[in-house]
Amino acid sequence: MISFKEALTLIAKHLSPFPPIYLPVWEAKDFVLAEDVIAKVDVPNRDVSLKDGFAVRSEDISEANPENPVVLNLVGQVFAGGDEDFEVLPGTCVRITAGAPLPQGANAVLSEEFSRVEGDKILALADAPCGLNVLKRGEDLSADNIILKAGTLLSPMEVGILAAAGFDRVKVFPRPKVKIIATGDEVVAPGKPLEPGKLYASNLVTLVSWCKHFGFPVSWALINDEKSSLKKAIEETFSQNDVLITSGGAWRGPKDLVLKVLEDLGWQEIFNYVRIGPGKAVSFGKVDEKVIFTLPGGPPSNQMAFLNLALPGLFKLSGRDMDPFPTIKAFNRKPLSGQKHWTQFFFGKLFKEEDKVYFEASPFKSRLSYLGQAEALAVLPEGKTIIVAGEPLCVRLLKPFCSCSF
Ligand SMILES: Nc1nc2c(c(=O)[nH]1)N[C@H]1C(S)=C(S)[C@@H](COP(=O)(O)OP(=O)(O)OC[C@H]3O[C@@H](n4cnc5c(N)ncnc54)[C@H](O)[C@@H]3O)O[C@H]1N2
Ligand code: MOO
Repeated sequence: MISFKEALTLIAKHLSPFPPIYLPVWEAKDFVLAEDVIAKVDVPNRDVSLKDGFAVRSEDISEANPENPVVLNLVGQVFAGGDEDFEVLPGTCVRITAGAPLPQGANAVLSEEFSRVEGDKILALADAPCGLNVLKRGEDLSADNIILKAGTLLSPMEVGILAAAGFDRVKVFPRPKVKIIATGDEVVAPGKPLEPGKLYASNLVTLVSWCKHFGFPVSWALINDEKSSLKKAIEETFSQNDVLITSGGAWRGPKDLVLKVLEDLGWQEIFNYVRIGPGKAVSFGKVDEKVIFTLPGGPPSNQMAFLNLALPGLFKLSGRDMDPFPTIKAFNRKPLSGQKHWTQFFFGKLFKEEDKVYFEASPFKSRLSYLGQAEALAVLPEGKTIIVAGEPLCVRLLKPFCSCSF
């Protein structure tokens, strides 16, 4: 069995993003840019006003103040998006709105708060140094300059910037298409009757939901412990998807068929079982270019193997940083212990007390109810056997959590 670190290294080594695609900017949020982006246009593409007020020649009103206002002749008005063409000559001004192009001759904008209008004249009550309230052409984004680097994960703000810079589509890494197959004669799809000894496919619903949460196209199937059905389902998966994730049937029992079927299909096993708890019965491999993660069936193992190995793999395939969750500093509340040569993961809850955040691990005995309450994930790394109460931890947030104490 390999270590958690070795497993992550192998995932990083064997997976790389698929060839880039073009997406409309409208759809590109949460995708990763596949190339540096160079602005196509200047923003703004003329010198524009930042305020509603009057376009002036700065030198005309350099002495203006409320006691000694300077009178200017108002010769017209320009609006954002308009194409009026005025010239500001000495002693004149033009009414202007925010975003409107600065008329010829003007070099500053006097905010309307510092003026009084009297018929076709205005009284300037303050000076307006050259350049005041003016955004110069290309001062925000400049054509031919790199505005976003390859590898940027696009936020709503960044896709807006791409649109501003002249793009209606953008080159990004595609997200892999994922199929999740849950196995087990005892596992029943939600909505079906539940006979004694059976259970609903909670893992499957959770896995599909994580995939949706991170925007991966995902589909699923529930297959009984029968070799030919499983083989058929896996073959079908490869014809239409990039990644197969199986859930359950990953141990070595007579009904644990997943690895047997993959072996029949001639898979390239990259690792089989990892020194992590829970979740050790996790494997990773490929059939040609198709990527496969097999996850153990027990709910805590299933989640930990998915969140710590399969999900980072899906992120790597999408060109994203391999850690899907933000981290915060928290102090450990109850001692966490584990074995020296294993990496132990803990789901837990967070508490805010005064200016500190505390992490308290969930006991695993009652499994699903604790999974449902988990807010964060903590790690006891290999080589360390205990994290004492009060010790600081870096925990990964599974749900939004505000750590501010004010
Ligand atoms: N000799 C040993 N046997 C087992 C060990 C061990 O260390 N030594 N580990 C156990 C643990 S822990 C787990 S986890 C499993 C992993 O193997 P499998 O993947 O073959 O597990 P399954 O038998 O398929 O399922 C285990 C458990 O989870 C339930 N289950 C399965 N699928 C779902 C689903 N979609 N939704 C909800 N629950 C599911 C299943 O009914 C079982 O109760 O190996 C153990 N054996
Ligand atoms: O490792 Mo498992 O999920 O049955 O406890």
